[in-house]
Amino acid sequence: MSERPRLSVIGTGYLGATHAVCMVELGYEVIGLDVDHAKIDALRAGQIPFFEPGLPELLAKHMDSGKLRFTTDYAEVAEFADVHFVCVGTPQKQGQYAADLTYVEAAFTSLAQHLTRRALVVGKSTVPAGTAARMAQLLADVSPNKDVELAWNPEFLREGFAVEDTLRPDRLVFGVHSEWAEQTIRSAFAPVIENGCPVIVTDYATAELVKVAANSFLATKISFINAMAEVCEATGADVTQLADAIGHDARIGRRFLNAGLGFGGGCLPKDIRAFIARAGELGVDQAVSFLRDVDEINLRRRARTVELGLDLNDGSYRGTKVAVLGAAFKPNSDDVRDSPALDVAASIARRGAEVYLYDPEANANAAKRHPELTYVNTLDEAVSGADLVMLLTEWNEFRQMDPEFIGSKVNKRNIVDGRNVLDPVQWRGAGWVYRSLGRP
Ligand SMILES: NC(=O)c1ccc[n+]([C@@H]2O[C@H](COP(=O)([O-])OP(=O)(O)OC[C@H]3O[C@@H](n4cnc5c(N)ncnc54)[C@H](O)[C@@H]3O)[C@@H](O)[C@H]2O)c1
Ligand SMILES: O=c1ccn([C@@H]2O[C@H](COP(=O)(O)OP(=O)(O)O[C@H]3O[C@H](CO)[C@@H](O)[C@H](O)[C@H]3O)[C@@H](O)[C@H]2O)c(=O)[nH]1
Repeated sequence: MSERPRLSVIGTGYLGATHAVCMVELGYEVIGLDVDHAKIDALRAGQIPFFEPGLPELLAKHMDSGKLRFTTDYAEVAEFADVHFVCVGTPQKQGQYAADLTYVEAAFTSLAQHLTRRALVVGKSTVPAGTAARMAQLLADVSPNKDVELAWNPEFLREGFAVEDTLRPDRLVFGVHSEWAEQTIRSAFAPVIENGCPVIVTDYATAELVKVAANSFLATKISFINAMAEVCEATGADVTQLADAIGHDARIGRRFLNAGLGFGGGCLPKDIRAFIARAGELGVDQAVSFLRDVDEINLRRRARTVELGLDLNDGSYRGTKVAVLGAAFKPNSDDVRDSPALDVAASIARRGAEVYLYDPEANANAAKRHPELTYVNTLDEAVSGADLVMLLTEWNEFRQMDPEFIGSKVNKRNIVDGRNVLDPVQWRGAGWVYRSLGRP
């Protein structure tokens, strides 16, 4: 394989669009493909179809370089690239825990049919263990060129930090079955590897499992601290101090010990559920049965947040105006997939509250899922006349709120801090009734 293989990225959603643009930044020629024509039209027009800090600037930088283009045509991609990264979605199946692999199977099939020359196909999507082996067989069965090989390269980027995480990942994991595949995928990450990034070369199953294990660990860490928050609530202890104190132990570490409304997004919730489902198929369901608790602890925090608001509203949401601050599953993202904030907002609206929701970036995505809520474009509009304020996504704009100023806008000084980011002393000092999760 030449020094610089030509790359394709199949599926230009959060992961794929980021990967395509960042690989051009690293010096590769890249073609991105999606079956969603609107997405490809937007990218061709220089627009990133979602909010990700730094990505629009990087796309603009490379738009006219001749090194980046977008298409909906698999034949064009197969003809162009030496290495194909498959980045399509693997959402949770409707009404089940298992991952829906329809998109992965469709993408591999469409690509394989057109592969007339030697190529490495690299799976990046998060998949249940065993999928890569099946996709390798699919390539062998369908591809007209029998020199096509498969590698699995799970992705660990975080939304909101996607550019940084792609240009400077903390590790690369390559599941490969041949020397050629290893050398080829190394050549597709040469600048990152030269920069000192650790590389773990392994088999398909390990590569697939590294990804779900990492997300399971992160989800468990969050649910652990949220379980401690439940105990703190019963004892009058303070979970943020507890997290600081145990976090000083380097073996534990303070990161991912922020108690509050819990985890959401397009990854952690569906990945632990898909892991539970796959472990069941493999006959090792007991090995990961703790993940059911992790999921339940996480969902209980949403219910608890609704209850805290209810307490402050004297037992009923009916006829009250509630300002909900945040809809995205975390700050610096417009992603509302399995968002705890949006879930809580919808739940209190069902109980009769008039919800005024403001998110700096996610209003449009939230409105597609919950059109029954009222969306406003400023913090001011959200809190004006509110009987209760609920901070559910910790955008900086909300962290920095002045309790006096916000207090001058609301009808009643009642606040639920669902992310434990405000200073209770300061807010109570300004006459607010302040409630949070796991703090007295
Ligand atoms: N979002 C993240 O931060 C992140 C990080 C690491 C891993 N992942 C994993 O990456 C995968 C993609 O996640 P995402 O968040 O980018 O999803 P997404 O829904 O934003 O993007 C998926 C894209 O694939 C396209 N697609 C579907 N079928 C296709 C086909 N047959 N051919 C070509 N394109 C097709 C869709 O139109 C969509 O644009 C998932 O497996 C996810 O678990 C995501
Ligand atoms: O201490 C914490 C840390 C996070 N969260 C929540 O956990 C969720 C996930 O946060 P984060 O992991 O930062 O976001 P993602 O972008 O979903 O990234 C996760 O999922 C990706 C997709 O699989 C992986 O690539 C990343 O490594 C993994 O961190 C969010 O709802 C956060 O609000 C907490 O409640 N407390």
